[in-house]
This record gives sequence, C-alpha cells and structure tokens, in this order.
Amino acid sequence: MAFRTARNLAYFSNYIRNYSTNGPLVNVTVNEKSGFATATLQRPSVNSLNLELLTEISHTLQQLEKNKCRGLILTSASNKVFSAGLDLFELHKPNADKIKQMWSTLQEVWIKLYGSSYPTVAVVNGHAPAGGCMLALSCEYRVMLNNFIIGLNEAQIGFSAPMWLIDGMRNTIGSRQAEFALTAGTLFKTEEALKIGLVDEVAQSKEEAIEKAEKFLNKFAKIPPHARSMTKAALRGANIQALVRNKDEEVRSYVDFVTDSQFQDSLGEFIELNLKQKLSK
Ligand SMILES: CC/C=C\C/C=C\C/C=C\C=C\CC(=O)SCCNC(=O)CCNC(=O)[C@H](O)C(C)(C)COP(=O)(O)OP(=O)(O)OC[C@H]1O[C@@H](n2cnc3c(N)ncnc32)[C@H](O)[C@@H]1OP(=O)(O)O
Repeated sequence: MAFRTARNLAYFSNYIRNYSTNGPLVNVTVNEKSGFATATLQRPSVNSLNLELLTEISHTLQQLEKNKCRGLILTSASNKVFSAGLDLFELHKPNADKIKQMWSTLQEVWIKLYGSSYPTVAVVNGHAPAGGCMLALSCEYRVMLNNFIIGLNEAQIGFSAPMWLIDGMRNTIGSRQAEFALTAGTLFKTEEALKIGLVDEVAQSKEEAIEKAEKFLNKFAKIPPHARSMTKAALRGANIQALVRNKDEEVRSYVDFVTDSQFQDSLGEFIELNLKQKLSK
C-alpha cells in the first residue's frame, strides 16, 4: 500500500510536485506526515469552471486515486471565492464541441470526486454558487468560512440542476430542504448553510478550517481503507451508476439546451444583471 514506507511517501510527494508544476490551475501539495493531499484551485480570479480547469481537476483526481491518496482537502487560492461555478462567459454563444467536452468533463469530475475511494473535505474559503457548490457537495465533509454564500442557484439562471447534482443535494440536506432550495435557486449564507446541513462546520480562518478538515480525515486513521471505500461505494454507487448510464444522453440534451436561443437570452440577461464584467455587444 502507498505511504507505508518513507520511500513510497517521498516518491509520491515528488510525483505530485512534478505533476503540480504541469498544472497551473490546480496546485497539489502533500503533507508528508499525514499523507493528506491539498488541491488548491487557482484559476484567476474566481475559479470559474472552464474546460481547462475542469480537465486539470479531473486529472488531479485521477492521479490521487492512482497513488492511493490517504485524504484530500479541496480549497481555493482566492480568499473571496471558492469557485464561481461554470464559466458563464464560455456558456454564452458557445462553440458546441467545446460545450460538449466541458459538460462531459464536469460529469467526470463529479464521478471521480463523489466516488473517490479516499476521504474528501472541502474547505470552502469563499463563495460557492452553482458549480462551486457542486464541488463542495461531492466531498464528504464541508468546512466553510463565515460571510460567504453557497447553493445551487441554477433555477435563477434559467435551468434545472442535473439529476446527479440533485441527488447529491438530497443526500446531503434531505428531500424537503433540497426541494425548497433547488426550486428557488437559493444561495445560503454560511450560518444558514450550517443550519440546514449543507455545510458541516464553520471556521473563522482558513488555518482553522484546515485543522478541522484534518481532524475529520484523521477519524479514518484506524478504519481499514478498503472497508471505508466499500461502504462509501455502497452509499454513493447507485447515484454514480445512474449518471454513468445516462452520461452521453445528458451531454446531448445539455448541448441542445445551452445552444438554444431562449437559454442564451436568459443567460445574457443574468450576466448583464449579476456580473461586473459585461458581454461585448
Ligand atoms: C440534461 C441536462 C440539461 C440541462 C442542464 C442544464 C444546464 C446546466 C448548466 C449549467 C450548470 C451550471 C451551473 C453553474 O455553475 S452556472 C454558474 C453560476 N454562477 C454564478 O451564478 C456566480 C456568478 N457570480 C457571482 O455571483 C459573484 O461573482 C461571486 C459571488 C462568485 C463573487 O462576487 P465578488 O463580488 O467577489 O466578485 P465579482 O466582482 O462579482 O466577480 C469577479 C470577477 O469574476 C467574474 N465572474 C464571476 N462569476 C463568474 C462566472 N461564473 N463565470 C465567469 N466569470 C465570472 C466577474 O465577471 C468579475 O470579472 P472582472 O474581474 O470584472 O473581469
């Protein structure tokens, strides 16, 4: 098993360092003592999820799985935004092929992160709307800093979150709260998110959040990893399999939906109303 010897650990750390030099959008470090990896999203300025960032997250998750990572902390280099969700400028008047790849890579990220064999924590150190909330939801535990927002606001933008994301929300906060939250596209302040169970703990600083995250990961120190991961797969597997079965069909309907003029009009209005950067006419 990886990390059993100092040599393995050193190999993995070097490997990750080498890997991280190739990935400017996701910085990965490994705590040599605990074996926990920290993946820091660093696409300026708000970690909006475009194809390049999604691809790098997907590769990172693949490498962590391959190297039998002992635990992952997912966080952001920004002290204001964890991730602003999908890059709305790339969804506007898009190239259909690129959108197809983008959605398919987003699905891969969900499958790899929601289904990872190793334990995962999101340190939500900034706002996390839509796809940002998706990343946090696909982890097993969420520690969030005060005075930010988190939630699935897709309904406000003019569409429904896909089924697998609805499942993730339901599994976290329960059906009743998920229905209220999703139909209104609610963005919750940190304290509200704590009350409904969308986040597990609140921290006052990133350092405190990392400590809480490590404490969560350390809970599994004495649990046989295969027993832990089998149990996680039993709990999450059906939702993942449902997406795997429907993956291509969902990509097709997503591309049709996003390229439709009605969606493009409502996206244009949303950008003009909500984002500082405007569309070039
Ligand atoms: C079968 C399947 C069928 C259908 C499924 C259909 C559809 C599913 C499709 C998509 C799913 C999408 C999920 C998403 O993720 S959509 C993205 C939703 N995101 C948002 O609503 C967030 C919008 N942004 C904000 O609310 C705020 O910017 C903020 C709270 C994140 C941060 O606020 P700040 O005040 O700190 O910062 P700002 O000045 O507002 O922004 C800074 C900078 O960043 C730009 N920006 C912000 N968000 C985005 C974004 N999402 N994409 C691209 N760019 C973004 C913003 O314009 C500013 O740019 P400048 O610095 O001015 O250049």
